[in-house]
Amino acid sequence: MALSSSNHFDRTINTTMELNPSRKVRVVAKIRGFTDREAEFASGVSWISVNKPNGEASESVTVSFGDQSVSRKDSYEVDYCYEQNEDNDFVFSREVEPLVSGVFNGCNATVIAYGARNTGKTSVIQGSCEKPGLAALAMTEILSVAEDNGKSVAISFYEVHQDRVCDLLDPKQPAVFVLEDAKGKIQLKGLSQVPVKSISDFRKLYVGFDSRKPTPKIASELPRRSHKGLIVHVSSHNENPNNLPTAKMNFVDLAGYEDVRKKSIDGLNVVEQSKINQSIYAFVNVLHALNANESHVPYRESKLTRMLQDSLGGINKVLMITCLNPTFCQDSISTVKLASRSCQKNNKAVLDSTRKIHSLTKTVKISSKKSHVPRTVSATAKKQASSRVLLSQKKAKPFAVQGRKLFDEASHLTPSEKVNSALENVSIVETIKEEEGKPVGNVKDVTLYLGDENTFPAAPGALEHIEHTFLTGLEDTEPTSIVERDNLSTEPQDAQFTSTVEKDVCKHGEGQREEFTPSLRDSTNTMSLKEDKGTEKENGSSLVDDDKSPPISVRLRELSNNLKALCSATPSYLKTTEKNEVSSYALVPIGADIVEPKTPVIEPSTRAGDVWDANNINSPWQTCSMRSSGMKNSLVQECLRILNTADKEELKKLKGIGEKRSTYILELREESPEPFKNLDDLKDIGLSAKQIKALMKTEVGRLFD
Ligand SMILES: Nc1ncnc2c1ncn2[C@@H]1O[C@H](COP(=O)(O)OP(=O)(O)OP(=O)(O)O)[C@@H](O)[C@H]1O
Repeated sequence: MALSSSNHFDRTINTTMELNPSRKVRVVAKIRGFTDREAEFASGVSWISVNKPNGEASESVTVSFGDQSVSRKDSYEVDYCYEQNEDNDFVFSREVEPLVSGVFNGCNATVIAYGARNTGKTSVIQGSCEKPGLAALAMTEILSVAEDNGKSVAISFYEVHQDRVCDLLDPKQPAVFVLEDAKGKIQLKGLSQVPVKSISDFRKLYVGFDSRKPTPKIASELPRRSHKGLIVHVSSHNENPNNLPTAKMNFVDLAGYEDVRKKSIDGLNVVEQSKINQSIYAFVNVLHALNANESHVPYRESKLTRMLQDSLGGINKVLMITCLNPTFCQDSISTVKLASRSCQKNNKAVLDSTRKIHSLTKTVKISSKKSHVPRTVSATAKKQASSRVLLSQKKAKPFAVQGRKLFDEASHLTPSEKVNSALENVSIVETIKEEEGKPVGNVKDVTLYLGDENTFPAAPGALEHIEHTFLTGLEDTEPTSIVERDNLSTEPQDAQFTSTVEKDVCKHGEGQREEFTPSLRDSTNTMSLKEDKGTEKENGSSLVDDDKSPPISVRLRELSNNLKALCSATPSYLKTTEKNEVSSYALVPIGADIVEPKTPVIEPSTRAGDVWDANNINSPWQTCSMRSSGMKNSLVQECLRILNTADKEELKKLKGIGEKRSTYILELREESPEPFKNLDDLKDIGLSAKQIKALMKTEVGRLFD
């Protein structure tokens, strides 16, 4: 297997990172094999299916969970997915071998196994003597190439437990300190480096590390749950300047993600699990920021990312392997959702490749600045976030908070959540028509900006939803008048809704006038509902059928009402006054383990054709009641989903469902893929209304366990 020839270094592989050099992190999934017990239980059928549009050459694949007819929403895109029959050797040859070449060319590499508990992370990275993991396979290769090229190899092996680092190669396991030297280089003070000359040396030190310990008899002696990291240092024997630069390769076996709402299988307390989850979020945030080429990468938010900082950015390559259970595991969905976020293509918003708004007008921008809030809002970035002005002059506070935000990305957000999330980036620019420096009549353009892909991460689909809401507000505007557009440039891309309103310009923005940056406007791709005939002529097409539309002022009023209603639907804890805007970002710090949020779904009964009347929501209790019904609905949907997809053991965790009922549910599911569409359907399995209520109450109660 060892490749010591120069061909090895020249080798190219058709990975996403090579196809798209701006991508620093490749995100793949790996479905582990069945254990004997699982094989028996699941009759050898995995609950995960993978759609590879182009077979092994696919640039991206879709991983779907559960019965397709039931859970189409649980499908996520990753760069590739290795299936049960594809072992570590195969993953190594496709993914890791090219990284080994890079290490000998001075490019650090990091391979991370990440996933829910019990998903095979350790088997993938560490493996066993019989089935070597990726680290051992890479080591064989590294040793061979190092020998041919006069390099020496050493390893460090550490553990990060509750943000404390200790050296696993030193029997005393002293604490390791993560320090930054004067040049900004990370130093791991106290971490030993042990030379390795052969693979058997390596095995003794690393493979089977856990199995060398005596089997614990009580839970408190179980191996503690921690992140484990291996660093393979490759360096020159001598100072020969002709030697290629040397580098290091990291292998990280992250501790398993587990929803803190569940009772941990090994009695790990909530605080401990929360800390593990936080460090996982921090890790994924870093990878996401790297892939999105964000200017700020939040390395400092966890000890592990800080340790790996010099291997993650720049020219270095990262492979994240999301390990998955072949049997039902809700946590796997959560983790793949997060992983998928890091490989989403930029600029998904519908944007125009053919049109630009050519404004000959001078503009007034009411908000003092329009800044782009990074997807991942770090403490520093938060302070830089500028204010935005909403039509109602109220602020909708962002969901852009660490930890929580990771999950906000996911497509599980309800439309109202998406809108709330999107509103964080809505700002208004009013454009006054001018001729020779004087306003023309009282006509002005009001432009609602939705942030670009980079500033608008929390809710894919929110753009479309706001668009829909706007269209609903502008009742007579044909939806077909919205033109789908492609990207125009690499500049920050915004989506823009423009309308013209007859209004007294003097009421707005006096004393706050600022020139709108022409370059921003020029680079802005737009989605316009525009009634500016001059501009339309310029653009060569009309987007709105004027004859059919009611007066624009009426439409804008409706639109304004829609926005007000949406603002008032923003959770109150995310609302704040203008004064404390900065601190509001810190309401949910990275340190808070926020479980997958189920933000309220607004029940259809509270909507009127998707247009909410803000005036009807006039007391906190009404708002609360509206949200509670949304939460209730979310919970019901979640329970129904469990009933439609969970395996027998999971079903039996529901109150009132025992052996017989769970067997019957499985039988029903064989007949129809989704037998439970509403709570009344539970009567089919013999549950009375009272029992159904008790079941739901128990589930609510569990949220507070
Ligand atoms: N390819 C495979 N085929 C069959 N069983 C496997 C495979 N990979 C792992 N397993 C089994 O799955 C179980 C979990 O594996 P492993 O310990 O590697 O998971 P993990 O994700 O590291 O767990 P944890 O979250 O506890 O750290 C083990 O019983 C292991 O033997």
